[in-house]
Amino acid sequence: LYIVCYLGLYRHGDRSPIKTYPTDPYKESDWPQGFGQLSQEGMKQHFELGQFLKKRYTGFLSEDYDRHEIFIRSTDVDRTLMSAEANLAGMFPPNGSEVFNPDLKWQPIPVHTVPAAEEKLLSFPLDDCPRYAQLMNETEKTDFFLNMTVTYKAFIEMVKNKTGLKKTSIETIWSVYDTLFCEAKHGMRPPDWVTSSVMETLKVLKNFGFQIMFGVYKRKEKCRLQGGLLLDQIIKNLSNAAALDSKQKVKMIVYSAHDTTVVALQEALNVFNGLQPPYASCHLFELHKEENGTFSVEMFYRNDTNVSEPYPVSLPGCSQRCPLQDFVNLTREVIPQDRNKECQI
Ligand SMILES: CCCNC(=O)[C@H](O)[C@@H](O)C(=O)O
Repeated sequence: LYIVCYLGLYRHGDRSPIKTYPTDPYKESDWPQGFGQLSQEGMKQHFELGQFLKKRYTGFLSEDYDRHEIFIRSTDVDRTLMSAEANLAGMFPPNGSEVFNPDLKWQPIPVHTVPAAEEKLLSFPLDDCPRYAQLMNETEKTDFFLNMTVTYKAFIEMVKNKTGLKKTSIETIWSVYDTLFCEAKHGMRPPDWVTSSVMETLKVLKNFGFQIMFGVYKRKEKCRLQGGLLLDQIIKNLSNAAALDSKQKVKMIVYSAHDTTVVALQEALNVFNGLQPPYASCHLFELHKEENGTFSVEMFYRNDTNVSEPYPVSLPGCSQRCPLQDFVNLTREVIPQDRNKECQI
């Protein structure tokens, strides 16, 4: 009974806003590194997550960094590349013969990536799929969506006037909430119109944006065209590790990405809780070998560092410790067989 391999997908750490809104009193120059950059808070969050992962897998992962044991891939975005680097600094401080500079408790560890234009594994939603675009148009005609826009029509109009945004949609509301959230987190006083109830309502609309992205309407088909690609690769990694068993070298695969990546994957697994994944939140897969020689998959979601253990997550229709074959069978419906064909309209 031991863990054959684990796979973790995490969101980057705390960052500066991606952009501001026209009337925002704060500008890009108010941020030390400009827009979209990992903050020192974000670096600390990932350093801590790295320490957590190292401790969790002590006894399965070697104490010292071993390039055969762990593989890290990040999207080609500063904040995710830097998050992975801070994470690895927490996981593998050099000891003994690994120290290359006695004044530095750090060693370089490769973070792999692909150019953003070629990224098909870790960036969602992918914008290369006409059928997905059609599904999103159809989503905007559902009662669920129409009710939300009617319920919040006056609120969205107010936000439009206060922010000076030309057009406001659920999408643009997302970025207003995000900007205000980042500014508040970094001690920047919000304009008077931004009361705590306005922030709460913006948060509801932001989470609504995540819910409809890969769910609410035709979830399975949306997931086949989006997060199913990542889930397919993860299942291939786990099945491959099971086939190799003790000859398996790679013990840990880490993906450093975004909130939408975590949501795309969790919707494909049908375990999304409807809330934006927090900074440095992490979805874990653990492949176990049972006494009887069979393999099973456990999942966990670490979205709250005030709780010492990550939450166990169960694939609907399976036990928390899910036999690998059942895991494969239950997720088959969201794995695309021929995505190019399925994207055509
Ligand atoms: C267009 C802006 C897209 N947003 C991002 O890339 C962010 O990293 C977002 O995904 C996040 O996790 O904060």
